[in-house]
Amino acid sequence: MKKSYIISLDQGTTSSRALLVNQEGAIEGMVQREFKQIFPKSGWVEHNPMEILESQMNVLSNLIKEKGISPEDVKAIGITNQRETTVVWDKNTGEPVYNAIVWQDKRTADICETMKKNGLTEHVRKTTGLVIDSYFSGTKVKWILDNVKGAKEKAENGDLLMGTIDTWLVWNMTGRQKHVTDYTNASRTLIYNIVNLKWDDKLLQALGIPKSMLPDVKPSAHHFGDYELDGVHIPIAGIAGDQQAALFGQACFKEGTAKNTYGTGCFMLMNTGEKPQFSKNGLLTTIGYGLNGKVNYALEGSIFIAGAAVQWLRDGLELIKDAKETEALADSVEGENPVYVVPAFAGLGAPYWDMYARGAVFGLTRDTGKAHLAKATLESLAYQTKDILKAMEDDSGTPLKNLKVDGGACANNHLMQFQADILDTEVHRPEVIESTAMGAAFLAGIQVGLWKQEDVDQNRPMNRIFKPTFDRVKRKRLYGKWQQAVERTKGWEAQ
Ligand SMILES: Nc1ncnc2c1ncn2[C@@H]1O[C@H](COP(=O)(O)OP(=O)(O)O)[C@@H](O)[C@H]1O
Ligand SMILES: O=P(O)(O)OC[C@H](O)CO
Repeated sequence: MKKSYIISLDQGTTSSRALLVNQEGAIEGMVQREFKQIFPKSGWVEHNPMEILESQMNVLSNLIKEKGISPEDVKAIGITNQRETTVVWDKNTGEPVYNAIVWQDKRTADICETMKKNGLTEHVRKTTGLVIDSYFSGTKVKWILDNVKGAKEKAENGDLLMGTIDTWLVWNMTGRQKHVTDYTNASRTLIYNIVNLKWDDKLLQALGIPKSMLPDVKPSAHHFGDYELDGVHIPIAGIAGDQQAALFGQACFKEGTAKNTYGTGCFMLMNTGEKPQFSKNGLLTTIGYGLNGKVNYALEGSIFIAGAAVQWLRDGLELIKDAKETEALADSVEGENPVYVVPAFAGLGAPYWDMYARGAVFGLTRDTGKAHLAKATLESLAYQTKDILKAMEDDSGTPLKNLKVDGGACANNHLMQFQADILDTEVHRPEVIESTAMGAAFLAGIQVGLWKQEDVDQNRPMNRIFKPTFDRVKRKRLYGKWQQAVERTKGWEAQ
């Protein structure tokens, strides 16, 4: 019997991936390619949009070649992407006017300060669900319009388009026909009203962004356009920002269910149902997915640096050759670790929202070695997650039953055990940790009728459940030190 496939394109912060998912929902193949991170100045992070596009198209065609798939057997394409990262391009030439400004980039801190001074904090919170921070797309667009010669005039003439990475990919993949995004990506721009599902005029005006630059916003399962491959039109039928895609891929459909994805950053999302819930504790309100004419909201805790701190051990300090080595190194430390790493390399995200915090290492003594640093780096992912979980439990009023995990760094057993210990909550790791790509595949498959939403929760075998072992006193002591360490990194850049 002929097989049907969905191809999931996962355009992440450090690599582009293409995954082949069969009709049983199993991954049959994956091709991945890393691309260049550009750091022009301290605190600035850029990607070349052309390299993003080429790497994504390259892994797609290599996957098809490698697996010997005929385009007719691909029923749909799902796209998931690093969120907030912003591209502005000329719709006549297709050329970006500037590099993509990445979500981690801090250059727009002063634009954010002006927005705060102009009294927009509460308006932003109530309409977009976000906080004013350089993390989100809106201030990045303003920076490009203000700093690239001729950009403002072109934008006012209607010649420029803006988009998050999904929008950039779809515009190119549909032969420059479709300028679209989905609710989840729009909800990360700082200019989209998540309650009435419209672009927000007041914020567009405050940032000087003409409406003609903006994409149409659609549900996450939707026919966004067609990608033509060897004469076959393949529908692009699912789009979601990567963290929302992981929420969907982990089948967090019930109110109160949550997942945490350990990638470059770490993002915990909890489904809060069909009404937006606003946080008292520095969490974001965001759109989880739009499906079947309804919108589901989520509370989100965003941690900017997680796996990226492990990359820093590898590429910056050259202490390890491979991220995996951190597990054995951390295991080799006997007893409690006196060293704390606060990886505030890109400021601190939730629940602190300090654009001026910078990273620091505490507790060094003469016998500190690389094993302590590796362990402290892994532990920093778990401590940051605890900061978020505390805020989430306080906002939702219910303790989390268990934490569903995924993403590259959740393969690390030392980290997962420490996570369960420091949270005092079970950590559930599924067999397939590619929840992000699976979420996009499911959205696309649901749209073309290959699956139903209930199918997402089928065939999700558990790989391992990590149970907490620390007593209350130990947990409190270790976490207390972490809180002290975080305090000391705050406001560093502004001093
Ligand atoms: N075994 C491991 N232990 C610790 N960190 C890991 C491990 N494997 C991968 N990582 C980290 O996880 C990240 C890769 O995860 P991935 O989900 O592919 O990220 P992204 O989608 O953000 O590019 C990298 O930052 C890497 O340092
Ligand atoms: O590329 P990832 O997986 O680190 O995800 C990045 C996030 O979407 C940023 O908000």
